[in-house]
Amino acid sequence: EQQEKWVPRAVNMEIIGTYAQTELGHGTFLRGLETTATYDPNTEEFVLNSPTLTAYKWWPGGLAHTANHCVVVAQLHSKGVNHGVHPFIVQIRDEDTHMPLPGVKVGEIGPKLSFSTANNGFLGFDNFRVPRDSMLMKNAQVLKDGTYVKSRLSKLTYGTMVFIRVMIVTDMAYYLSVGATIAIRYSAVRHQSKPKENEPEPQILDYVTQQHKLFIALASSHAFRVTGQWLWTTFVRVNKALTSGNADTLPELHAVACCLKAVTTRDAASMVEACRMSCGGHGYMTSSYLPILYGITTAACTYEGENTVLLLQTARSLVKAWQKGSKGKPLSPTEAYLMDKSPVPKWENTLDGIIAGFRRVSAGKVQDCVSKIDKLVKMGTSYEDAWNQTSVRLVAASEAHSRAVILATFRAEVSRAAAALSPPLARVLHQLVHLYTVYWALERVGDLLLYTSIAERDVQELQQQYEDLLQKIRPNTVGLVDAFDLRDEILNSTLGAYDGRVYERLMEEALKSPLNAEPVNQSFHKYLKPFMQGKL
Ligand SMILES: CCCCCCCCC/C=C/C(=O)SCCNC(=O)CCNC(=O)[C@H](O)C(C)(C)COP(=O)(O)OP(=O)(O)OC[C@H]1O[C@@H](n2cnc3c(N)ncnc32)[C@H](O)[C@@H]1OP(=O)(O)O
Ligand SMILES: Cc1cc2nc3c(=O)[nH]c(=O)nc-3n(C[C@H](O)[C@H](O)[C@H](O)COP(=O)(O)OP(=O)(O)OC[C@H]3O[C@@H](n4cnc5c(N)ncnc54)[C@H](O)[C@@H]3O)c2cc1C
Repeated sequence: EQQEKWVPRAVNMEIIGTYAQTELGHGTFLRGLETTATYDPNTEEFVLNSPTLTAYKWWPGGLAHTANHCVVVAQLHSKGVNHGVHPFIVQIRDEDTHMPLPGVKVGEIGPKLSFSTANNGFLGFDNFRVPRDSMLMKNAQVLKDGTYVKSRLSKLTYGTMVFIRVMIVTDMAYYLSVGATIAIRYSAVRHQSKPKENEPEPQILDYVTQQHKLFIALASSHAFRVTGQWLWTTFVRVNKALTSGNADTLPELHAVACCLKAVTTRDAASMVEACRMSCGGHGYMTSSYLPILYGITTAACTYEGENTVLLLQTARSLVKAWQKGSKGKPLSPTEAYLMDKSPVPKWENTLDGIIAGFRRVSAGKVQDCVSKIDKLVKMGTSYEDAWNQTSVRLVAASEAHSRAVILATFRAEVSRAAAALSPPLARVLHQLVHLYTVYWALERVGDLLLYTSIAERDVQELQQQYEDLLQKIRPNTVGLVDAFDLRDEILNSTLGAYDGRVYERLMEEALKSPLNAEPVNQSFHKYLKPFMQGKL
């Protein structure tokens, strides 16, 4: 009945909430969170407390001045036992006056790189009492007398984060579509330099280096949208199994959600920055929207699980899978390729050849990590230290695994959908799949040389394939970003507007600056003039 009590009020915006988990002292290590929720059986209440400064919640979006409730993640104490972190739904402000309730200290954390509208806040409790039913009891419960009833699966507490990580992959597809639309439209309007003296300045979109910077962002948007859809379908299937008490597929979902969230956010942030830089000075204008878009995508590398930590979570799963597979036990579908012990085949410069190559790289890296850890442990190093000393390689193995998943999913989904598409559209989408696959083969050619039978002439041929693809995609580039159908109000960009009037829009925005309200700014009289007269 907790859902009956809270969900309708949240849906009709009677309560405005946020997710208050991260503290000043801990964001990654959840078992180290310091906020306490101590059960008092005499009053059937939990007493929330922030025992230290580092226990203060810090970062939750909307917490500073917007939310009047929040889900607080705290260490649950009952009958003198700490049962670990659990979620509580807590009112923190009066619903009429919006004043913070007595015992609640809340406020704004200050300026950030971007996300300026997120109203991120801090929250401290001073022995703040909440009723027993504030504890969200879907998984674990505390009875009236304080008896703790444990969840059938402790990690279900972490379920919210899996859900958001799954959603973030699709978010990155959207942000890349925005960045690619702005930068490609601008590159079609911008003319610069004179490679041929007797011809007009060309569109910068005709420079192959510009195409190299931008087309991967366009292709990645489609790759992440398709992968995000696959991941969402997987999430729905796992969640359905969970509701019927079957948690067997949760570990695989957690592992694949971690590495896909990490790789797609890192790619999105670096590719949005490439979009910004490909627009020269105007890309550095806030009015282009690209700096803001960069701030949003780079934040995603940190929130909902810092990327390195998540890649190490996937690595933990890959190492366990390797150990399980080596004992002949079955592996999850996404990790089954790790046990492919067939001899390394002759390299093929095809999509299937490259995808198989990335699986070989991932399996090879996982095997190397397992060997290194085993060797260190045999020499007397603790497993934890051996893990840490191998962690750079573990992260690389996780990335290779993630890339193999994205490549295979992108190719399979486009091939499946192509049958229902017009031949010209199918051809263009296949070109994007081809570009994406060859781009990453060239980016990770070192790994392919280490773990597959790719030879120098194959690499030369891949480079030529890549350059041919840039040429083939060029005529459809503007049409491909127009197909994202992003309205000017959404793009919010002087460089990306549909009508291409970039210079007029840049000047219109500049003239809106309050500094242009008067020809001589007061700073001249207050500072410059006295300085020039030697009076400062
Ligand atoms: C729409 C878009 C909006 C986009 C708009 C969003 C705006 C920004 C909003 C941002 C909000 C936030 O950032 S909210 C705060 C986000 N914070 C985080 O994500 C915290 C990240 N930290 C963690 O998740 C944890 O501390 C973690 C790193 C996993 C370590 O936890 P533990 O130490 O307890 O666990 P470990 O010892 O590593 O592992 C123990 C076992 O638990 C499993 N395990 C760990 N986490 C699991 C999980 N989530 N689900 C299942 N299983 C899990 C592991 O696989 C292990 O399994 P075995 O191997 O079988 O033992
Ligand atoms: C824009 C934004 C919005 C946010 N919104 C929310 C929100 O709404 N609610 C909320 O609860 N939180 C929110 N957060 C907080 C976010 O979840 C945390 O910042 C994130 O989980 C990382 O934790 P941390 O900041 O403590 O970094 P740390 O974990 O301290 O990471 C710092 C460094 O330590 C490294 N590190 C940490 N642990 C390990 C390890 N085991 N192995 C190897 N390296 C390690 C990391 O890789 C990283 O390089 C938000 C953050 C941002 C930036």
